[in-house]
This record gives sequence, structure tokens and C-alpha cells, in this order.
Amino acid sequence: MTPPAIETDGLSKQYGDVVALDELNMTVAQGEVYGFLGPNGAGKSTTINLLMDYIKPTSGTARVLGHDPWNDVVACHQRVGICPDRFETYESLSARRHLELVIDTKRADDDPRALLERVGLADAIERPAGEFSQGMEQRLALAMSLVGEPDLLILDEPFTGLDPHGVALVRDVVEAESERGATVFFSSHVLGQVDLVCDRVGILYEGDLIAEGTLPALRDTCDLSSDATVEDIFMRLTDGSAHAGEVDA
Ligand SMILES: Nc1ncnc2c1ncn2[C@@H]1O[C@H](COP(=O)(O)OP(=O)(O)OP(=O)(O)O)[C@@H](O)[C@H]1O
Repeated sequence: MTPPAIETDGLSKQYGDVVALDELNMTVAQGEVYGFLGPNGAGKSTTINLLMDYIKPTSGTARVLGHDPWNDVVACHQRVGICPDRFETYESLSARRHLELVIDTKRADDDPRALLERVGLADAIERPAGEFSQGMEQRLALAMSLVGEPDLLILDEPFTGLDPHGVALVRDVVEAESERGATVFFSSHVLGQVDLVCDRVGILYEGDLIAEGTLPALRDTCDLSSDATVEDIFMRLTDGSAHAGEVDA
């Protein structure tokens, strides 16, 4: 039987008195496009960092493509493409070299130029990444996440800091990867960007998964009309108690 792409059971993370993630139970099937949504500080990056073994849980378990993410790290990372929230480039290395490093690590045979073309960065292939703007760095990180045709693509806040062309490009990449058969799991606090691309969304608020489902199902649950946006759903679920500044529509 095909294991879920992501499965968590009671997954929790506490920093001192701060409960960043509170007993997360979540299952993402292989082939799904899952939007992991919530305001700043909800616990989205914490979840992704746990799944990628960048941090250890306080309690709970997780499986990534059937593997234990903390004890079977190499097998997990081999089949996962990650585009992190904050990406630091090697200033003196070219875009090509950044990609070659990932291609070598994953023992893949991708063409760096073809990957950079997918993210609109082919013209900068030989430029040192130290010269890149924030948006160019993000595009490079996205290209790196695509190396080796991953079974699971994890994108942490992929829309933040991108111009409208960049936002459309991320949407195109998500669609293309989904059509290829990959699972796409992305986090976003920019709720307005997700309606078009997700099969299912999970809404995280103060470390709790407060709702999960397809958008039509969530609209029904919240008694909202068929044109209600993710932001409308979010505001209804939180009784409008989220600070307006935390939710960028
Ligand atoms: N290293 C850390 N030490 C202490 N607290 C932390 C640490 N990392 C995260 N937190 C806290 O955990 C909570 C969840 O943070 P997290 O970064 O997971 O949120 P997020 O949903 O990804 O937010 P954003 O949309 O701003 O990226 C916040 O209260 C944050 O302050």
C-alpha cells in the first residue's frame, strides 16, 4: 500500500513556555496539493522544520513518504524537495553551481539551465548568487527544490517577496509538479494566493489545526457562500479574532 506523503500523530513542539505546535494530527495523501495556512507565528515553519529534521519534536511522531524523518533522514531527503522559508545563498557561487551541488547530493541528472528556465532565471545562470535580489534568491531556492523530480515538494511561504510574475510562476510550478504526480505541501500566510492551487487546505492557528478540508467543504462548515475566500473562512473560524495585520489577503 502506498504510504501517505506526510503523516503526523500528536506532533508537538514547545520552546520554553511557547507552544509552537500542539498535537498536530495530519495526513497528506500522495499526489495531493495541500495548502498549510495560517497567520504569522501559527506554527507552519515549525511543522516543516520538524518534518525535515531541522529541529526535534517535544513529543509525537511523523512519517514522510513512509520514513521516520528523524531516524531515516537520508531516505527522506532523497525523495523530498524543500524550498525553505529563509534561504541563504553561497555569495560567490553561481546559480549553476548551487544547482550542481544539489544535483550531486541527490545523484540526479538534471540540467541546471532547464531548471533555471522553469523559474525564469536562466539569464543569471553564471552570476554569483551574492548579486541576486531577494526574489531571485527565492527563485533559485525553488529551482533547487525541483532537482531529481521529488515525490514530495515542500514549499515554505513560496509566495512571499515575489512580484506578480513570480507568484504566477510558483502557481505554474505547483500545477506542473502536481501533474507529474508529485505531492505538493506548501505553507502560506498569504491566504488569497491559495484558492486556485490547492486540493485541500489545513488552517493552523496558534499551534492548533483548527480546520481541514476542501474549500467547498470548509465553506459549508462555516456556512459561507460559494464565492467565500480562504480569508473569509479563516476569519469565520477565528471569530475575526486574528489581528488584521497578520493575514495578508
Ligand atoms: N527557535 C525558536 N525559539 C523560540 N520560539 C520559537 C522558535 N521558533 C519559532 N518559535 C515560536 O514558535 C511559534 C511558531 O513559529 P513559526 O515560525 O512556526 O510560525 P509560522 O506559522 O511559520 O509563521 P510565519 O508565517 O511568520 O513564518 C511562534 O510563536 C514563534 O515565536
